[in-house]
Amino acid sequence: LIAPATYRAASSKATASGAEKPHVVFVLGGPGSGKGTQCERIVQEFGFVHLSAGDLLRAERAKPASKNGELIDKYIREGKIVPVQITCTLLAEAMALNPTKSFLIDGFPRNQDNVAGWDAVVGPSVNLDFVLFFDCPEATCVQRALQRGLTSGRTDDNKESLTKRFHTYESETMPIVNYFDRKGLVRKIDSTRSVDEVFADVKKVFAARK
Ligand SMILES: Nc1ncnc2c1ncn2[C@@H]1O[C@H](COP(=O)(O)OP(=O)(O)OP(=O)(O)O)[C@@H](O)[C@H]1O
Ligand SMILES: O=c1ccn([C@@H]2O[C@H](COP(=O)(O)O)[C@@H](O)[C@H]2O)c(=O)[nH]1
Ligand SMILES: [Mg+2]
Repeated sequence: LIAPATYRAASSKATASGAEKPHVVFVLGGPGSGKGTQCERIVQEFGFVHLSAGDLLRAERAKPASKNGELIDKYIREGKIVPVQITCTLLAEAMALNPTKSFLIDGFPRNQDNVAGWDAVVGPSVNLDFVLFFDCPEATCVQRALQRGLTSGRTDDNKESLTKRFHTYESETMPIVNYFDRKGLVRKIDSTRSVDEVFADVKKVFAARK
């Protein structure tokens, strides 16, 4: 895995010259729960770099020369979780562009394979502050994502893909949220409310950071 090694090298260089290890916040929640919307606000207020794993995969899929484009396309339509080597490489490449910054990693890690891959290659080079978890029931998530689908052009903002995505979220991602919760790392936020109300709670969580 070249990109994670590149990121580790860039990060080690930064820390060797006195910089602290980069801070990371994982942002999890169901499809359409409002992760991307809240991340944009956090960036404006707290200066993190926002990396959406889904956005990185969609950008990779759009490259005509990508050897993983077809696989990514199939997995996204099916609401399945792409193998961690691919996602972690894209994340590490993006992180290497800003080795001293703090990152909001949106929509990752989504399953046990993601956690293991991250822990093996990137985890030791960063400080994981906490996991921001947007709690939102399926009906609200689906309604929001279907509404977004009217203009997003996303191949997975349709009823069929959303049913699969929500199933994957409940069966594979919720166990990861629970795993981090047992470590005392989860900051849970009710994201059924308005964007402003949700962000008011998000701000309290970030303000409480040391
Ligand atoms: N609190 C909210 N109330 C109403 N609509 C919202 C709220 N937060 C986000 N939305 C809208 O819901 C849709 C999904 O939001 P967003 O893209 O932020 O979700 P997401 O969690 O990143 O979804 P995905 O996992 O599918 O990328 C968007 O159209 C967004 O404008
Ligand atoms: O770590 C990840 C993140 C995303 N995926 C795939 O992309 C889609 C869309 O993700 P969003 O976070 O909703 O943008 C998701 O359903 C997965 O198919 C992934 O495999 N791994
Ligand atoms: Mg999103």
